[in-house]
Parts: sequence; C-alpha cells; structure tokens
Amino acid sequence: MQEHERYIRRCLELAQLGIGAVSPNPMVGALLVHQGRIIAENYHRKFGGPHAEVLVIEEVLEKFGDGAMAVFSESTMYVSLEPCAHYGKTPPCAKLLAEYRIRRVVIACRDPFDQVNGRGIQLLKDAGIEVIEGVLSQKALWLNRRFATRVQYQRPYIILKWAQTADGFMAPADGTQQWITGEMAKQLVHRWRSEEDAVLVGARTALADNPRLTVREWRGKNPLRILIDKDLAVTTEANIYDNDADTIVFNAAKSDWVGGVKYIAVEDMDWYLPQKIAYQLYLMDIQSLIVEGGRKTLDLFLNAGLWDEARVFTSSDAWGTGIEAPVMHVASASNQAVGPDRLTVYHRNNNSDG
Ligand SMILES: NC(=O)C1=CN([C@@H]2O[C@H](COP(=O)(O)OP(=O)(O)OC[C@H]3O[C@@H](n4cnc5c(N)ncnc54)[C@H](OP(=O)(O)O)[C@@H]3O)[C@@H](O)[C@H]2O)C=CC1
Ligand SMILES: Nc1c(N[C@@H]2O[C@H](COP(=O)(O)O)[C@@H](O)[C@H]2O)[nH]c(=O)[nH]c1=O
Ligand SMILES: [Zn+2]
Repeated sequence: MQEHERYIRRCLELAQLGIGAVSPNPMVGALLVHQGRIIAENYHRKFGGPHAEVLVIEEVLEKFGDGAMAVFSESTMYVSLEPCAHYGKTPPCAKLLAEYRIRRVVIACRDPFDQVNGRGIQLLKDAGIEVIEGVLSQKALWLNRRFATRVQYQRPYIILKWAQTADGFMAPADGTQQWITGEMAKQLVHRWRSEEDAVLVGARTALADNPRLTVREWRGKNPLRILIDKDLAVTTEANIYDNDADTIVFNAAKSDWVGGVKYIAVEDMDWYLPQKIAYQLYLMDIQSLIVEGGRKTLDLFLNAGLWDEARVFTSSDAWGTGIEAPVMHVASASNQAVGPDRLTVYHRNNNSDG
C-alpha cells in the first residue's frame, strides 16, 4: 500500500502542474511503473489536449517500439483520477488502457462527473484489468475541488480574498484606497489569479482602486475579470476595461458584447444576485472565481453561503477606524506568515485535505 501511495503522490504532484491551464477539465497526473521503475509520467497539460494516460502510453510506445505491448502487460498504471469512459474531446482513456492490455491500474479517486463516475473502472474490470481504487482519495478529491464543485453543484468554486489590518479594517472609512499588505502577499495574489478562471470586484472597488486584476508578478494567464456595476458607474477608461483580459459586467442596464467586454443584464439585482452570477458563470464553463472585494461584495457571497474558501491577509498595522473586514465564524484551516503579513485560510466545509 505504501508503494501505491508513493506513486499516487507523484501523480498528484504532476496533476497540479496543469493548474490554470486545463479548466473546465480536471487536473490529472499519470505514470507507468515497470519492474519497480517509473518508465513514463505525464499530466493533462491543456484544455482540449491529450489526457495524462494518453501521453504516458505514447511515451512508452515511442521508447519501446515493438516491445511496448510486452512492457504494458507487466506494468501498473497509476492515475490520480478514474480514467474517462466517455467520448469528449478525446476518446475514452479506459478503452485505451484496455486496448494496450495494461496489467493493473491504481486509481486515487472516482470521477464525480456523471458520465464517468464508476464507468471507467467498470470498463477496465470488464477488460480483465486488475483495478485498485481509493489510494489517497481525499487528497485527490481536494486537488480537483473546483471541478467537483462545478459538476456536483452547477456553480464555480468560490474563493473570497481580502486584506485587513491587525485591528480588522479593510478600507479607510471614506472608501478610498489604502494598500495594506506587503510585496510577498501581492505576488501570491497574482499567482492565485493565474490559477483561477475569473476574478470579481464590486463597483466601488473599481471606482476607488481602479484595479487591473491581471497577473503581473507571476507567470501565467490573466483570469477573466468580472465587475458588478448596477448602473454602469465605472467608465470604460477604467483599467478593468483595458485589453489585457476579457471582462464581464453584471449590470441592470444592458446586454451587449463590445470587443473583450461582455455586458450581462441581470433582472432585479436586489434579489439572489450571487446565485444568479454563480449560475451564469457555470453556464459559461467558468469553474473557479476569486472574489477580491470590497466589503459589500464579499458580504453578498458570504451571506448567501456561496463560498468555499476564504484567504485573508492580516497586516501588523492598526488603523483604529475604517470599513470593517468580515468576521469569519468557522475555524481556520491554516495560518502562516507571508512576508510581514499573516495568511489565514478558512474552508466553509471544514473537511479539506489540503
Ligand atoms: N482590503 C482589501 O482587501 C480590499 C479593500 N477594498 C476597499 O473597499 C472599499 C470598497 O468597498 P465597498 O464600499 O464595500 O464596495 P464594493 O467594492 O463591494 O462595491 C459594491 C457596492 O458599490 C456600490 N456602488 C455602485 N456604484 C457606486 C457609486 N458610484 N458610488 C458609490 N457606491 C457605488 C453598490 O451599491 P448599489 O448596488 O446598492 O448601488 C455596491 O453595493 C474601497 O475602499 C476599496 O479600496 C476593496 C477590495 C479589497
Ligand atoms: N488593498 C489591498 C488589496 N486590494 C485588492 O487588490 C486590487 C488591486 O489589484 P491590481 O490593480 O491588479 O494590483 C484591489 O482592487 C483590491 O481588490 N489586496 C491585497 O492583497 N492587499 C491590499 O492591501
Ligand atoms: Zn481520459
């Protein structure tokens, strides 16, 4: 069992390399072990591209040529997610593993996607392949929590993020911009942006901070930007409307598409707004969202129970006055230093294995 865990751990590491590039697909890592050695390993690298298992098989075919079939018959494939059983952008991996007569397949967790869940495993078993499942399954499910949230709850995985002072304020009382955290926190936030599909702010934040919401201090793609602006108070000269990334504007006035900007009119913004936004984003295949404030916008999602993680930076400054940051009522999952600041992470369902 320890040997299985060791290889699955490696699959999880490989899978994680696909973050920010494979959504709305899950992240998957796979490797093949022959006579106690890893002979090929790979991961799902890009949405629409080959699955991890396909890349591993291809590598073995290339390395071993005519001898590949003999190698497959003596090998174990380790994979972080149940091999797929459906025809999506690529043919089913479970079928491929059966065709190449892999001796044994070790799987971390089942695929929560209805069209696969258990079917990939059944397909392998029907082909006479030995299957071991459930190795580090909690870790594997946690890794693909964004994907699981989308397929199970028909909404994106929602991460709330804000910075606060030591005495719990997130903005000056007059709602102007005041930077709270240090350089390390900023870099980490840019990394987080590169990992998620979208980042959202409220109108007053867009007016006060004129944020770009792009990835500048890390390598990776810019997320889709989302603005809630009922009366279109933010002018198109604002940074959030620049050409660095696409932007969606939830508003009460119009639905339109102008270059990289999509205006989506929402009926009655005073009721169920976060639910309406979450469902619209789900329909657009947006699998994860960081809500970066301000206070009113964070409250919308908190009060609706529509959040999965909160990542809160706390500086050592005390202001004595200002707009109070939200107070969390769940136990923190982790707490660590990030430069001179502290990062506290909360999970709404306190059952992570992260
Ligand atoms: N420390 C941190 O991590 C962060 C701090 N901030 C700070 O938070 C503050 C903004 O937060 P908050 O005030 O809660 O707002 P939000 O950014 O959450 O914006 C949402 C609110 O903006 C209102 N609004 C829309 N247009 C206008 C307008 N023209 N003038 C005034 N209000 C408008 C909307 O009200 P309605 O729909 O009812 O009209 C809505 O309730 C800023 O000081 C910003 O710097 C922001 C993000 C992160
Ligand atoms: N003030 C504050 C934050 N503010 C957030 O960062 C946004 C600015 O993004 P950008 O223009 O891309 O650099 C801003 O609108 C708000 O959402 N973030 C933090 O980590 N720490 C801070 O002290
Ligand atoms: Zn597959």
